[in-house]
Amino acid sequence: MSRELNILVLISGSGSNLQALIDASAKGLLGHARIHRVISSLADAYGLTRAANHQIPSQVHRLKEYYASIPKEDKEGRKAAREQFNTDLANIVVHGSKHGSVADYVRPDLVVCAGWMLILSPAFLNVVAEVNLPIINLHPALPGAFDGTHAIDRAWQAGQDGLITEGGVMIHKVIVEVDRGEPLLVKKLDLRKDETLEQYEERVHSTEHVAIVEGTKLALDEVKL
Ligand SMILES: Nc1nc2c(c(=O)[nH]1)N[C@@H](CN(C=O)c1ccc(C(=O)N[C@@H](CCC(=O)O)C(=O)O)cc1)CN2
Ligand SMILES: NCC(=O)N[C@@H]1O[C@H](COP(=O)([O-])[O-])[C@@H](O)[C@H]1O
Repeated sequence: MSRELNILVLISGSGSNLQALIDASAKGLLGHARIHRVISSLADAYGLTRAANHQIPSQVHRLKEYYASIPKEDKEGRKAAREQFNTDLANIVVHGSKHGSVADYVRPDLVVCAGWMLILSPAFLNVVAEVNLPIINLHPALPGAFDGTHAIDRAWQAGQDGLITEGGVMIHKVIVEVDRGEPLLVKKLDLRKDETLEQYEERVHSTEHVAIVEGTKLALDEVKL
C-alpha cells in the first residue's frame, strides 16, 4: 500500500485551478494524493476561501509585508527584502515555519504553482531543490511563447494580428528561468480571428482546469519512481 502523497499549492487569486485539484482529489483522480496545504501571496485571494471550504490549512505569505518599511527608491533594500521573502517561503514549505522545523509538520511531496504570481528566486528554489522537492507551474501559453504575465491577452492579440495561429496551456517544471522549465504537458488551442478575448480566455481556463489535474498526476508519477 503506497503512502498518501501531499501536495502544497501556491496561489495568488481566484483559485479555480486549486478548485480543480480539490475536486479531482475528492473524486480519487489523484490516487493517494491530497491537497494538504495552500499558501497565497495575497490576503484577499478567493482561493483561500476555497481551501477553507474543504478544511485545507492555508496561510498568506505577502511580499508587501517585507517591503513595508523600505522606500521604493531603496532598490538594494527591496532586493534584500525580496530574498528574505523567498528564503522564508522556502522554510515555510520545507519545514513548516520561517523560523525552522515544526514538530509533526508534513513536508509536501510536490509543490504546484496554480496562479502564483511571483517570480521565485534561487533563495527559494535552491532550498527546495536540496530536499528534492519538485515544483510545477501552470502557464497559459505554449513553451517559449509568452513567458511571464498576461500571456492569455498577448497570445490572443498575436492571433488577431495574424502572427500566430495557435495558443495553449502548459504544465512545466519550475526552474530559475521563468516559464522555461521542462514541459510536462502541453495542450494546444487554435486561435480564431472571429473570437473575442473573453471567448478565448474561457477556452483557456477550461483547458487549464483539465491540464492542472493531468499535469499534477504526471508529476506525482515521477515522485513515486
Ligand atoms: N523562477 C520561477 N518563478 C516562477 C515561475 C517560473 O517558471 N520560474 N513561474 C511563475 C508563474 N508565472 C507564469 O506562469 C509568472 C508569474 C508572475 C511573473 C511576474 O513577472 N511577476 C512579477 C510581479 C507581477 C505582478 O505583480 O503583476 C514579480 O514577481 O515581480 C512571471 C511569471 C511563478 N514563478
Ligand atoms: N504566469 C502565470 C499565470 O498567468 N497564471 C494564470 O493565473 C490564473 C490563475 O487562475 P486561478 O487563480 O483561478 O487558478 C490562470 O489563468 C493561470 O494560467
